[in-house]
Amino acid sequence: MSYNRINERGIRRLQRMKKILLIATGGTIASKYTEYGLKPQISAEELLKYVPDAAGFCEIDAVEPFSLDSTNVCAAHWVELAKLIEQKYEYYDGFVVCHGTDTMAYTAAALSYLIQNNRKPIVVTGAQKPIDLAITDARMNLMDSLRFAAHPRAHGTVIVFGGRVIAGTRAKKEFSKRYNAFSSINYPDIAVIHDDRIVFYIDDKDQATTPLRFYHAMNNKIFLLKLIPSIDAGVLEGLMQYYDGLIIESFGVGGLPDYGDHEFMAMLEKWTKAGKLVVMSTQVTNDGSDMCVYEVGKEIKTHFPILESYDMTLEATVTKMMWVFAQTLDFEECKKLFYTTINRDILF
Ligand SMILES: NC(=O)C[C@H](N)C(=O)O
Repeated sequence: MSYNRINERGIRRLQRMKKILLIATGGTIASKYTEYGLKPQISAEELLKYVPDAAGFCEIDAVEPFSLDSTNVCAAHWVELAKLIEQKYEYYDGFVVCHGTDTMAYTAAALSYLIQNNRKPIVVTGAQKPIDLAITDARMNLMDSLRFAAHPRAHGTVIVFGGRVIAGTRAKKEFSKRYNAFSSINYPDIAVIHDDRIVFYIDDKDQATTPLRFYHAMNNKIFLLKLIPSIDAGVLEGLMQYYDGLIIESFGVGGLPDYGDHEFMAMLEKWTKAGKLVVMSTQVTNDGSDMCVYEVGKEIKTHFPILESYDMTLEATVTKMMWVFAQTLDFEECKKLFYTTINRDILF
């Protein structure tokens, strides 16, 4: 009798437990020191051995589609991850993607565009130190991520790092070495995690009504030009044949230099006439662009069919353009898609 009762209780507990899929992709979190430098070598199953307490609140399966330093992660990997999550979506309550930190903000933004309106949480995480070291941020980040992915109020695509939960389109790696590497740009943190407590600053799961949708393609023919004083606009001439779109990271709230030769204007004319999309953004991290403030921006904005990134991060701007271009190159359609808010990316 008592055995049966324990058994039933155990079964009920298991039924309440969330099922999480851990997707390991490499990064420092899974790296070991080698004579060639740090290299991902710790498998998905091994990662889980460092967070045994997670078994107290969730059931975890683990897969490892690839194992790379995130420097080597590109658009094809984002599509692969989105397809994997699509295949497994109905079987799990949440997903935790272990990833290198260097391009993590791009991957989280890309997944936000490839998988839209997901009520289930997709958590991207990693670490600044390998998980097998005595002193590391890896165990806390992984544990926090699993805890968040198992929380009934969690949804959407986020980064969990350094005790913070950041919208997948708002994250930026701001420190190359310290533990608290990521910030949420122009948007508040969604939640903070202290040990086993999650405090939500934004708790809006019930407000989501749009249906889940997966996409399967990115167009990576996008070039990013960062302005420096004295830059020669002629560089844009040769690039036109290779790219469908151009992001210009300008100064301040946005504008283009004119060093007396009107060269940038001439280039913009060429790019836009050729049906290419030009998006103006800013190299200043916070507050975003507003091209119409100064003459150097307003003139361009009024004369050419161009877009601007407003409060979006560069990572979101890049990956959103890749997602938009995979669907259309028509300017009006691009404009509509680009200015549609997806996973909290743009609020202008
Ligand atoms: N902390 C890290 O994960 C950095 C590593 N190079 C990566 O992005 O894969």
